[in-house]
Amino acid sequence: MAWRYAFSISGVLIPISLLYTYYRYKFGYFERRGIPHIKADINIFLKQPTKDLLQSAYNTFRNSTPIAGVFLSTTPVLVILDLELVKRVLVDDFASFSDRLNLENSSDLLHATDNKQWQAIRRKLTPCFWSAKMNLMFANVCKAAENFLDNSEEFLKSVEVDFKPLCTRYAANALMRCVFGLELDNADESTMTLHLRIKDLLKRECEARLSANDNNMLPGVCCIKRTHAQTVSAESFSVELETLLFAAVEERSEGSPQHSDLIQILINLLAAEQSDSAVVNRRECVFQAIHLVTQSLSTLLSGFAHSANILMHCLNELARNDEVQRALRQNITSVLQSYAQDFSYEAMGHMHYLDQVVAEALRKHPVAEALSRLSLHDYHIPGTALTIERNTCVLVPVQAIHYDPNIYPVPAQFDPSRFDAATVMARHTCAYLPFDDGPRNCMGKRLSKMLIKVALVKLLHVRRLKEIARVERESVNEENFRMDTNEFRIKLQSI
Ligand code: HEM
Repeated sequence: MAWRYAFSISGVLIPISLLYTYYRYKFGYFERRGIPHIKADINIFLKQPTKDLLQSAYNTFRNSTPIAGVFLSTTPVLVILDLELVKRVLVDDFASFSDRLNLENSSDLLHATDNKQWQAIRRKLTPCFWSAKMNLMFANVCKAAENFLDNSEEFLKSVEVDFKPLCTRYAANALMRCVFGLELDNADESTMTLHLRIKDLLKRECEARLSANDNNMLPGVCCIKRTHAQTVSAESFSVELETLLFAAVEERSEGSPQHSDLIQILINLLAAEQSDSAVVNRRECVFQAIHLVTQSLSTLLSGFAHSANILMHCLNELARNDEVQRALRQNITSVLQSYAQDFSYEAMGHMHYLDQVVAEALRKHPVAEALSRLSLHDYHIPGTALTIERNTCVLVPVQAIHYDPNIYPVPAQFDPSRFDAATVMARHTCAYLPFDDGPRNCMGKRLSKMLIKVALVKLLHVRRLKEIARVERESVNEENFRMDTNEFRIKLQSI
């Protein structure tokens, strides 16, 4: 009998002690390497939010060391605290950190870990987002913004407006127009033509993604916010869409007027690439362009969702800060006057205060709490005895940097003057990272800023935004800097 007890006790004790030794060794990772770190505790198993961990590492070690260790679940991760080192990782020594941490099995080529795949697709897509191409897409965005304004009209008599569905719809419209050249708002629903089938397919996917909960955001993959169900459907969705789009673009005969959507820009760029070598095969260009776009669809969809989100934050901040709103309207009106009321891409470029307002909204509400990179080999940190080992995940704590009172005094305050030219010049370039930085920065940066700015100009030119009740705003902000949806309830008035 006694041996039975002894056997069952040791049957429990041995696995426990093995597990204990394993975790002791695992959690001793930073200790063994002499790296300051937040000790692993019970919170690891309770899934402490990443942003709290990063904030805690930032607050504790910011002034004493360039890197600090934290455990995300049981994985040791390095948080970069020194802005010079941030610059090295994202920009100067990019070759040593060119991959992102692949936290899901992404079917989106732009987020695939294979560097060669990423380079190929990035090289082809980047020119589509250059300034000259934005100029082409400007008219598309303006049309979507006019619908946005029309849709908001009915709210003039309302006591308050919930801007979330309005902004979401605007972003979806702009996406349809800018990327696929399709009209979402004015198409005739009664006939199920090819275009309408595409529209229907995209609309469902768009709405699902745009309304997806922000909280499932993973560090460093901010442009892929989606639920599990959406991930499962992604593959078949892309195949179906690719077939439909191919037929739709083939319908555009060669002699027909040039479209100014992303697919058309890509087709033209691919054709120009081919024209040197051989006879241009248009069908091949069309096929390649559509394939590239559908393979990056996840990024495109969530990129537009981010734009809607930042637009909502801008409207909310403007409603709360009457002075800023007045200054912005003044800026818009005076520039439009100097352009004889002709709102063009060029005119928008002269609205400097508008630029500052959007920049400050992106600082206060960064879509990525952190940016992630993977070290491709052992990396010695210059001027220190520290080394980042090969295959270690490093995180740049964007939110903690954007809320550092030494960089941005009174960080919770919405103050666009932080982005006037002289103040920006005086700041470290990596103190502001809403769109990442270096060769892997956000490709849609110009497009998303254009989207947000156009909607603001159209709306503020004719409407005044008034704040409705403050729903537990301060406490929400102090704790996690994210806003409750109630905060997007604003009253709209005629000027
Ligand atoms: C306000 C809106 C947006 C914000 C704040 C934003 C921010 C970002 C950030 C922080 C990253 C880096 C992600 C990471 O580190 O994992 C990123 C990547 C990317 N974004 Fe955006 N984005 C926005 C809108 C868009 C739009 C509209 C598009 C496309 C039209 C877009 C296309 C991309 C692409 C293609 C990448 C991947 C770049 C690469 O890995 O080479 N983004 N974005």
